[in-house]
Amino acid sequence: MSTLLEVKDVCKRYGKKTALDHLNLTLESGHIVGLLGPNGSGKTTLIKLINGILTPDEGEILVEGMKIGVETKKVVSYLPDHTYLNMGMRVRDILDYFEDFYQDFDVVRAYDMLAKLSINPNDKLKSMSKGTKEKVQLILVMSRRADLYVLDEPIAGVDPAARDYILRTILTNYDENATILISTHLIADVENVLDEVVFIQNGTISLTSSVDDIRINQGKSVDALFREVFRC
Ligand SMILES: Nc1ncnc2c1ncn2[C@@H]1O[C@H](COP(=O)(O)OP(=O)(O)OP(=O)(O)O)[C@@H](O)[C@H]1O
Repeated sequence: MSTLLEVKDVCKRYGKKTALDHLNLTLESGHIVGLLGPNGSGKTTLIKLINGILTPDEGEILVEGMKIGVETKKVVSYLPDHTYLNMGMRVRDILDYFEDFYQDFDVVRAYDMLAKLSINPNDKLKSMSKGTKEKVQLILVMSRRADLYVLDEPIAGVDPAARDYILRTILTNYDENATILISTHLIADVENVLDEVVFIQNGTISLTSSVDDIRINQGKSVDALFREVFRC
């Protein structure tokens, strides 16, 4: 086990609004981690910083000891909260594009996942339902053999049966030395696959814990703890 991600005293402001406030977080390799927090707590902002979409106003972020940039993008596979794909493209062409672009893209794994979810690679994204588009994007992201997967709301738009398949796929396909950081509000759906949880509140980390610790020592599910901590 080694340190994969270090977020050191990071602040991020949008004008006068402070989204992240001296946030610190360290993730080791080999874990599936839930990034959980109420609306507006800073999850997407943190994820964008880890992926170099935004830059911090203060502090620094390191992946495998490297500052965020071209080299870290080679080892981080990112599912954004909004699609960046060209809706006019066929899935097959997007797979070709990913294979050219990412050295770690496993095209066989991608076609296998498409087949299991009955998605036709000849279809164009724009002809697909919202949930199917989301499945395609997740397949693209999980078909890279990355060290860190950062998934922003990966299962929000898919039906419960597909959620189970997708979570099983994540579990069975990912390398045990990799780490997955998943931001989601669907805690009950994902908590069985999580090793650890990170609670974020008002732009700072309010709790980091193993899921076993919450279950055994506190005697409750992560979902129940979340509802208690963030009761409105
Ligand atoms: N582009 C922006 N301009 C101004 N404020 C922003 C912008 N993006 C986010 N914010 C603010 O920063 C804070 C954190 O937002 P962020 O999207 O990171 O939260 P989140 O935890 O991902 O929320 P949600 O669960 O609703 O997706 C919020 O107060 C939000 O209003």
